[in-house]
Amino acid sequence: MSDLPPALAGLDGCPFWQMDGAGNDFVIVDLRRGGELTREAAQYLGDREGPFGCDQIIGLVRDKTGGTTMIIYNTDGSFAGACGNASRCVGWLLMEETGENELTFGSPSGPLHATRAGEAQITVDMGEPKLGWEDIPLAEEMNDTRYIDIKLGPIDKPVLWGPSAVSMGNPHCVFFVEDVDTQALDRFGPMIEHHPLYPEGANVSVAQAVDRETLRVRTWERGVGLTQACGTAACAALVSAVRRRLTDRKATVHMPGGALIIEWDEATNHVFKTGPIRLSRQGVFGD
Ligand SMILES: N[C@H](CCC[C@H](N)C(=O)O)C(=O)O
Repeated sequence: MSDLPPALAGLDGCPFWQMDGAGNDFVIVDLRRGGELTREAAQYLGDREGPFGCDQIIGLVRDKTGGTTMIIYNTDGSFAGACGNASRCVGWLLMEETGENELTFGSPSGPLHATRAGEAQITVDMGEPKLGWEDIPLAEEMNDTRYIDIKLGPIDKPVLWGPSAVSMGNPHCVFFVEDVDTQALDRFGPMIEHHPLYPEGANVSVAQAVDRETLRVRTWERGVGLTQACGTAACAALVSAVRRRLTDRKATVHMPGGALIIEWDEATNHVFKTGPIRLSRQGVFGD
């Protein structure tokens, strides 16, 4: 009989991996042969005071076509529609399993195509950004989501007043500033995360356009808080920077935990994200 804590009872016998992408870390649980990842289990696995600890908890489940799809919990137990860094880790796991060098799997916001991009580097096609106020979503009609009307005192010296709103399958609010290191993101992040203009909440980033091919980004993640990196935020920042004519369509996005290469392809309107993956632990619950 396994000595799993009650919160993990539904995961007895399930394989798991602990991974990160540029420091944004995950517990990934294989539910394709059974098991149940409850909200309580997700919060237990996310607890950094416990034996695991991570930013998101990912479940791998069989979809009705027999393929694999990912479900995404934040550590507060909320579900998310997309997780860029975890999608690279899932892509890598599935390629290691199948021996393929590229493949497609499911996610809450649609199919994702992953490709090996070098030693411990994976590229994921994150699909099209959503720029309409209803798709982000915002609570009121806004014709130009490049500059939305959120006034906030603590943001000092914004490059161009008013943040940008984008969805990469999850809602983002991106403030452009002169220096990302001087922003009290831990203070105003939660204010914007729960701002009435974002009825489903927001991932909040500060972004600094260093040059036409370089961004620096820090993120307060919805349902988590400050993280070392946020893949969808890197995509949202690049898309917003292009819309505001601050960078070219391909740039390196430097985040505290590492760098991602983001390209918003003009021909397909898809956003491609390339970055690192790392496996730090694997096992089977209950072993
Ligand atoms: N906190 C996000 C989900 C995880 C996003 C992030 N870890 C990434 O790599 O994109 C949300 O609630 O939309």
